[in-house]
Amino acid sequence: MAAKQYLTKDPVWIKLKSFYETNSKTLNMLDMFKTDPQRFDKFHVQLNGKDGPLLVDYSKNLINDEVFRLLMDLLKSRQVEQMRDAMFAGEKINFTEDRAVLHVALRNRSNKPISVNGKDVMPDVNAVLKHMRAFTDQVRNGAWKGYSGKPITDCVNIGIGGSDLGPVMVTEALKKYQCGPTAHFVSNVDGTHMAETLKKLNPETTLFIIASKTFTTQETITNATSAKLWFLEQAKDPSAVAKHFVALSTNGPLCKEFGIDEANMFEFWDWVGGRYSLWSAIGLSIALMIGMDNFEQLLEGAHYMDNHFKEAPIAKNIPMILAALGLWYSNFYGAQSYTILPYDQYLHRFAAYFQQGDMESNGKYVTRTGQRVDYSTGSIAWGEPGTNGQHAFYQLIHQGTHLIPCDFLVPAETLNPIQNGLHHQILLSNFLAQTEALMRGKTEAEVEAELRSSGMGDEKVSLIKPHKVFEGNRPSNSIVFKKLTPFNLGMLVAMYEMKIFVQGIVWDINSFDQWGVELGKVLAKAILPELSTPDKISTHDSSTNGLINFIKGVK
Ligand SMILES: O=P(O)(O)OC[C@H]1O[C@H](O)[C@H](O)[C@@H](O)[C@@H]1O
Repeated sequence: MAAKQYLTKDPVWIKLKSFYETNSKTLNMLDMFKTDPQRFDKFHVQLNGKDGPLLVDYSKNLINDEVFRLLMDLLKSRQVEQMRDAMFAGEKINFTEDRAVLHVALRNRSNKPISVNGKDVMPDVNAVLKHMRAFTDQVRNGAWKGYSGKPITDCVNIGIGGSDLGPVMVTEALKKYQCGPTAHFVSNVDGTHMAETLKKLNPETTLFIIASKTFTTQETITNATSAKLWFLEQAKDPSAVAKHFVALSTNGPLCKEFGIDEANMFEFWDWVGGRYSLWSAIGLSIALMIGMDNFEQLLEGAHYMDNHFKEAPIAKNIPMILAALGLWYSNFYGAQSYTILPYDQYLHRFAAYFQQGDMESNGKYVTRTGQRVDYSTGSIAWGEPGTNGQHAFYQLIHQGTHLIPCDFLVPAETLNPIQNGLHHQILLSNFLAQTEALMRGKTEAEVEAELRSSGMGDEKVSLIKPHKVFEGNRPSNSIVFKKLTPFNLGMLVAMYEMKIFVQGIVWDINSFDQWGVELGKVLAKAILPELSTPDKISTHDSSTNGLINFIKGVK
């Protein structure tokens, strides 16, 4: 691959900057819709997946033909396509950990060989899927029995970060497809999380899934140990553990050391990043709850998006376009965050999931060659389902001082058409109204006419008017899919994963390591013994000492 210029020295970047400086104040979406009847046709992409169409409408953005062309040129100039191909080919693009980045292999339903270090990984991937199928089928059909001979009714996934967020998000999103045990999740080392979860469970019918890529994560090992103690308190016999504890990990020896039967270990590999691992054995709780056929549908949907990402030309490529729009706002307009707003209650953990997906991937200030960037990276991702968000934080999006681009995620059909679908019609009308309101705003003249028609006098009108004006011209993407199915969810998750990948390449950072979470872990280990000594602590700064001594004093 040819060496790249530093991002802000790239001629396309410079052109975008100058375009922004000259034209950004006059780029008005409403005007552009008026003057260009083709705008929607031009600025949307539709895919036709197995479970119905996906429409990505990006016409309500602060772009015209020229910006769009320049943004696409930027992706070309930053060699996004070459890096994408390198990832799919199993090259070790995660160079700080000397690892390939191959979550795409986990959902490579074509089964075409993908090699790491000259070895095709697909046979191993397929063997674990087969193991997951055999195990989840047995648990779901009751053939797998607990120590007292009863079938499993509940499973508890004990993991954190990438070993928790994906399964939580997906089991919530696909609750409607449940045909196996109910999935529970314990992630926080706060004993409350474990205690409150165990309260609801019967050890005879509960399966614990210890999910940890490294099997060294303090929170997970502590929680797993507590679960085992709770279980043994009632089961008494240590040989019963094999029927109630399984592990998902890349670290066989440590699983064994913990006492997990080798037959109950589900393997994955170092080329699966934690935050991209829901497609691996880490998805076992998903497969247990919705069945392996549905889990494989999730993989199919992601594979469908992977193929689109690999094959569609840049200007018709959904992850590329979404990434480019995000860069436009983040690097030129100075937007620090964006929202993910699912108009689907089942997707209520979707934004939380992509907080790790995006911020742990792209929250880096050093380029791949070790320079400190002089541009912003890593957008802050946040959001809540609509319409709840409307009654909470949309005020700031509409009338606040920050530019916050919004992604609306919407199923055209609901899985719960109560009152003859009335709820969904109301939900849809709210989504449509929000994107329109963000763009259109409300002019002074409109506000004035409204106030006057209510009989308000001059003085009151001038007092109230500025507060009711909306500047408008605020951007959004509308991502509409037929309905929430395992396939469509897989497609949407892969879409964001690839968007994040593209942004990382343009920013020239390594989106696949996470050194930034290490320091806190190390310091916590040093502090832990200090909390149990009777001595006054004086080894830190006065704030940290003061806090430790206060906590010890009040206990
Ligand atoms: O799966 P584990 O090895 O237990 O790791 C769990 C999580 O811990 C770390 O702190 C990382 O920041 C995450 O990327 C990871 O997903």
